[in-house]
Amino acid sequence: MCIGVISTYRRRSFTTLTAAMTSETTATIIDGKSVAKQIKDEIASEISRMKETTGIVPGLAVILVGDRKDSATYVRNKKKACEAAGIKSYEAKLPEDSTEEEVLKFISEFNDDPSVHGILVQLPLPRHMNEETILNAVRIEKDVDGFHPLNIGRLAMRGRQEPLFVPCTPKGCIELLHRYGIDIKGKRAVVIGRSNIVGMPAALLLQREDATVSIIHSRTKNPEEIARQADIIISATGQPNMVKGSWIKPGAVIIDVGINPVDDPASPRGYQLVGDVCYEEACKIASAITPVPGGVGPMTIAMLLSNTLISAKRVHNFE
Ligand SMILES: Nc1nc(=O)c2c([nH]1)NC[C@@H]1CN(c3ccc(C(=O)N[C@@H](CCC(=O)O)C(=O)O)cc3)C=[N+]21
Repeated sequence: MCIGVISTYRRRSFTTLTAAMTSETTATIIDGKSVAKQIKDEIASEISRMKETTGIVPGLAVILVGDRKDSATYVRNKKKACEAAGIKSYEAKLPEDSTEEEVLKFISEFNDDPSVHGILVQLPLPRHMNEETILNAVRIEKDVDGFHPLNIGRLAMRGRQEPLFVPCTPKGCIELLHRYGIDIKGKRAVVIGRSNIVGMPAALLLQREDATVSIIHSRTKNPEEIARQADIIISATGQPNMVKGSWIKPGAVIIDVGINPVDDPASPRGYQLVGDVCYEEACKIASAITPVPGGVGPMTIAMLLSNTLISAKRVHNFE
């Protein structure tokens, strides 16, 4: 049974679950980890080809402010992935009580450094800093996170200049759908969550892929009813097990972006990672679903490497 199940949903989802169980459907597990590995291998071989013919080494700079444990873990994982792919990583670590000016100084140095092709400012920043000011300072040609307002604005407009980079997590979601041969065109897609870094850009990307898109957020009335119309759900709320089986149309495809730690004294780390979607219920109703961990998370890192390679190729006109 899912953690945090609200009692009014419990009865209904149980009915759905029982019905689905008797028909013995089991969703395809969308293996983000192995797709990410495949993509990382493709990137590594392209980078080695680029190195051989041009001597150019792609570079990614990461700026980490403060000492959040989760941020330190992500940054370490990114660094490892870069090394494995042949990307040189640069790192600036600043204390929690740094000033905005100090962060901006590092950004400016990386902006001017020709061996750095991508700059990532690890989020969230400490509360006393203005995220907008800092993200706006990254040169758009090095904005491998795709968080600069100009890149996001270009994503929202069609028939104009294309964004230089697409945000990694939403890009990874679409890539998973493509690699599993899941049609998006003309489909009804529902995005749960409207964050600047995942929900909004995911909705824009789905729309660019010719889906009909709705966004559910914290003020949506009857979210369940809207979610149930979806052929494709992308959930990015950060609420563990919020999406119950009763929210899912039989046969829908579920991309679960949530990576939520839930206390679990029995596991070695003291917590367990769960998605936004109640997995045990969903996998009996959906036709395909991403697990957590091992779904969207590894794809985010693969897309970061991909964006860094795109940037290096663009600077040096390498095809
Ligand atoms: N500027 C910026 N860009 C980001 O892309 C960014 C960020 N800030 N801040 C934090 C979030 C979070 N994030 C993750 C990436 C990979 C996994 C990942 O690979 N997770 C593994 C699980 C790892 C584990 O077991 O702990 C998985 O889902 O399988 C998770 C989280 C990137 N973020």
